[in-house]
Amino acid sequence: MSTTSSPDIPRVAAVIVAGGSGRRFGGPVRKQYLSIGGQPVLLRAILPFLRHPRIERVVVVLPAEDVEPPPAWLQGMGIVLAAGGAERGDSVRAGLALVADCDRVLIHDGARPFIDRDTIDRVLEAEGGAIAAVPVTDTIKQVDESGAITGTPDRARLWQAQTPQGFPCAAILHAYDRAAADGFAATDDAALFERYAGPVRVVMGSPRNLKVTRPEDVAVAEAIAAELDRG
Ligand SMILES: Nc1ccn([C@@H]2O[C@H](COP(=O)(O)OP(=O)(O)OP(=O)(O)O)[C@@H](O)[C@H]2O)c(=O)n1
Ligand SMILES: C[C@](O)(CO)[C@H](O)COP(=O)(O)O
Repeated sequence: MSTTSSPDIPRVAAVIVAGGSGRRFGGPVRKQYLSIGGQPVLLRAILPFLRHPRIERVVVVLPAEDVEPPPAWLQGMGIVLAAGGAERGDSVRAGLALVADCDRVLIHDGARPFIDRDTIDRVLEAEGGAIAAVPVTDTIKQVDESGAITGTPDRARLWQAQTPQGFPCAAILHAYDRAAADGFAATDDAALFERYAGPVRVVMGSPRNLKVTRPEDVAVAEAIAAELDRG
């Protein structure tokens, strides 16, 4: 992270959340540590931020039991470690506490190993709240508890949220504080920002920006890694 600090250049940080237990993934190895194409998922997710010239601090949030000592391959990389919490939002908040002095923060899932520089740039350069997302390609159905279809939203207006999700630091911290006070939680950071801080826009993400969630995702991840590592 070789960044030039200047009063008129926004200070940018990244918070990579990898504090989850991977219930849907299962198996003996936490999915964020799983080797894909010879590299841990989390290392692949971290490196593009660590190598970005505009990002001056990278905070990685791990399961509390993995912080001291962290996995050997995480040591000596110049990253700041934090202990995660019970839910994703708790882990995000733990990471945000370590970037309060920055101007903009990009929050990224450690389970998304194939984040590309162009997507990071789009989220970083946006004003205000901005998230990586892709237009949905399947028709989405709204269903009730019995599985009966209750609606078919207009697909033209539907995008699938990814990460990174970027925000002004002070505003996202405020949103998380307000959400904690209200007992409000959501599955992504943008939902809190929309509710407590202001509008969020989508910027184009990538179909390769897969979140490793279930065992079936491994074969897809291996294929993407093979394609990307071939260069
Ligand atoms: N308490 C948590 C829960 C999730 N995450 C992180 O948030 C990202 C997206 O979460 P998800 O894919 O749901 O991971 P898990 O919560 O580990 O998976 P599951 O829901 O299947 O348990 C992952 O990088 C995960 O490590 C986190 O830092 N802290
Ligand atoms: C933040 C996110 O990756 C956007 O799609 C997603 O909401 C995370 O969900 P998870 O259940 O915590 O994996």
